[in-house]
Amino acid sequence: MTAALATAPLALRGVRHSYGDAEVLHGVDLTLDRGELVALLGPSGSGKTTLLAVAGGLLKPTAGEVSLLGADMTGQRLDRIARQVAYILQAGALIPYLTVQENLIARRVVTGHRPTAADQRDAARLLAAVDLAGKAGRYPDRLSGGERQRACVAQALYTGAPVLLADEPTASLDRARGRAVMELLAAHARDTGAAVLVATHDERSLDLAGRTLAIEDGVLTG
Ligand SMILES: Nc1ncnc2c1ncn2[C@@H]1O[C@H](COP(=O)(O)OP(=O)(O)OP(=O)(O)O)[C@@H](O)[C@H]1O
Repeated sequence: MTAALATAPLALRGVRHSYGDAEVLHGVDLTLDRGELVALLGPSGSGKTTLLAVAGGLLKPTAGEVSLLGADMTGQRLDRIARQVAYILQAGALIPYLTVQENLIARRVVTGHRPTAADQRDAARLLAAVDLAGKAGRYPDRLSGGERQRACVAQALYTGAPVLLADEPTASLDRARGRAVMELLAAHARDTGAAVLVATHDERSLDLAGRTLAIEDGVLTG
């Protein structure tokens, strides 16, 4: 294995996943390099969410290997995985009793960090970037679905994790806001060197991805 491959932010080799007897990922090979945004395009039920969950250590593959920054994911401490991987999940992951801005900062607090004035500034800057500056003090249940989705995008970017996995991050957004989110993700990859994998069936912003992969029935086809 070359040094570049050994230290790829994320590499999947021969990854399979079954729910009970039903295999839904049939041997996926995928390497994400630093600073690239890869779009994963596929119809509903093709395995995108499962692939992201396995790639991010949320699900254990039935077979194959997932390596994070050159180290096999199996057996890694959860706090290390939590520092290296940020998720934008379909269901969202906002804590209901914290405001939007507090939700961002909580991501640093769980990794043992004490919040500073600079953290508040970073959080405010990211909320402005997703057009939520005026809603930083709201609780998630007072936001629309699209606003919650944009808060989740800001939360993931805020972590600064070297691997970012996004599941349909533009699903609840109109065309302009969806494109703005994809532009933010692309800029994040370019500016921080993070590897970003975006599952989507929205083909309108694919020009912003460095590569587009297609998945069909649990097989990567291109
Ligand atoms: N928890 C589960 N138990 C059993 N089967 C599941 C489970 N989650 C997903 N599946 C099945 O696995 C296959 C892949 O589902 P997955 O959610 O990964 O697809 P997807 O491409 O993300 O779909 P969508 O675009 O609708 O979110 C589907 O056939 C689905 O029914």
